[in-house]
Amino acid sequence: MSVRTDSGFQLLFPVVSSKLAVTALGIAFLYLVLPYILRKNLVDKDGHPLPPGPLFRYAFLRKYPERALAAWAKTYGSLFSIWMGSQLFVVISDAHVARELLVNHGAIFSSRKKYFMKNQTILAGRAITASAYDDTWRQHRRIASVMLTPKALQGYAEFFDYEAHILMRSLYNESLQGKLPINPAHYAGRYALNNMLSISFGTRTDSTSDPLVERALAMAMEFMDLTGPWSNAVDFIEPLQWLPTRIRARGRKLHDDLIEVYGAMIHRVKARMDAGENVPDCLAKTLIETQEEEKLDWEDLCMLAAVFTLGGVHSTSGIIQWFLALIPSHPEIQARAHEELDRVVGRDHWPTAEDEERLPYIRAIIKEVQRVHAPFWMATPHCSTEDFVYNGLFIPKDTVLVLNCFTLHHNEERYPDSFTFNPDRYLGDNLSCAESAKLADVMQRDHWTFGAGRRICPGLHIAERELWLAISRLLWAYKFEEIPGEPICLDEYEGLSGRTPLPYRLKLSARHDRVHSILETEEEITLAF
Ligand code: HEM
Repeated sequence: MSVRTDSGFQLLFPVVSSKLAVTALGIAFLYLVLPYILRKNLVDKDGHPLPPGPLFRYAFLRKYPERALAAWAKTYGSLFSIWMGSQLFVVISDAHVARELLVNHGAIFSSRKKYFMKNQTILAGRAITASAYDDTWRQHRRIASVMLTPKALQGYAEFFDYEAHILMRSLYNESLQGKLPINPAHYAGRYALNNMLSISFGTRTDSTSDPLVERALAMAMEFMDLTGPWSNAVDFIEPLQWLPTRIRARGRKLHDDLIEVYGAMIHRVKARMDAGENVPDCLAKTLIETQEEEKLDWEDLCMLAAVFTLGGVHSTSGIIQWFLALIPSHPEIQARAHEELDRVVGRDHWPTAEDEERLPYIRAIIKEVQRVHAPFWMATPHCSTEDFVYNGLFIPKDTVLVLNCFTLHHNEERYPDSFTFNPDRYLGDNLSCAESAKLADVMQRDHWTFGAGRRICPGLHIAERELWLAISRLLWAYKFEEIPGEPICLDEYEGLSGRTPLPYRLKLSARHDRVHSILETEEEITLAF
């Protein structure tokens, strides 16, 4: 047997082959991996490019995405694009562009992306907000909207009034008449929850310790945490959707919990109707009565009945909590509000819905809180259903459009000194949010807190009334102060789609003697359920 000794070739060959292999691997890597890292610069058939944007693709953006959006808007302008995995996003940071795309071209920009977490797993394509722009969405929005019109609101007026009374009283009693510091989150949450329970099921929780308060608020918070428009990698990296990840399990659990809790409530309403009881008008009753005619399945019923408590609790209560977080550090604004209330309403009764027109400064405070602390900095993203070219920029079909409310709300031209909490900027604005959203001059719109176009929040009339009753009465009844050594954080927040402040405590004190006697005029009631 002959043994080959090392020749020049043999010595050379491994070197050449490993170099070749490295080069080949490098080319393959660049070819296969770079497209997943770098942005894809699509153009349409006429050569129109995408709106400009960052070079890299992102897997997802988790905490405080509005900060990244504000920085990109400065670099790339009022319409820019970002890739998240394989999904293209176009971000709108200018009022005129928002009007042009979301309102004037609403027929193209009113759908929703089928997010794996929110739309497919938790809401199963239902609950209005998760439906594409199609007949199901039209049908579900029509059915639910009947409960949310200004006319319908008249039917709940007394109820909302009562819940605002209970909110004032709980804060007073639970803080031992102002002797103890109080975290208002639970009470503001219960106020908004009870209002939504009354519209949805004709019921309420009858004490702050009712287990349903804890459970419903936790489900609504879980929803806010799981449904950020770009906080879940699983929404943008498809293979993750097939794996039994923790996040997927959380989404499925929330779906099941919603069916369990709100499904049981529908059953109870139905049982009462079957027993011939006089069930108050509510969404669940309408759904049961029209289920056959409207061809609604069980999941449709549960998700529609759940949507008000998902969309209308942490949003409204969040604004009340932001108001209470802000107001202790603005004693001059409190003093002006107290002066207006004493002068216009007096101390014998507290403000009602009818007093709103006569209290412009209180109205201005509420609008300013909504501007500075909108709960949804990115509204709820819309999705395009056709290719579109705007000002020479290509927006392909299936692009997700994000309304960059944070940047819109800090436009110095519209809101000078925009980072200052200054209700004066709204003095002279006598329009409701719904009226303001329809203004021909979009730069005069109060704010973008309720979104825009055909998907604009259908609950805005209801939310405005709830905010008015709560905030005007809080100001009428109490003075609010920070607790020494416990500064209230206004920069950070909880929730990835809807934001509420980090937990804080504050001190309240009754402003005058009438507060105590008025609070005592109502007792908690239990509604038959
Ligand atoms: C201050 C409180 C509230 C805020 C800030 C708020 C904000 C929003 C926003 C930003 C949207 C998305 C709009 C868009 O896609 O352009 C929305 C949608 C929605 N809101 Fe509200 N909302 C509030 C209260 C409520 C209430 C009280 C209800 C129900 C009674 C409600 C029900 C809904 C529903 C069903 C949708 C989905 C609409 C659709 O996709 O067609 N919201 N809301």
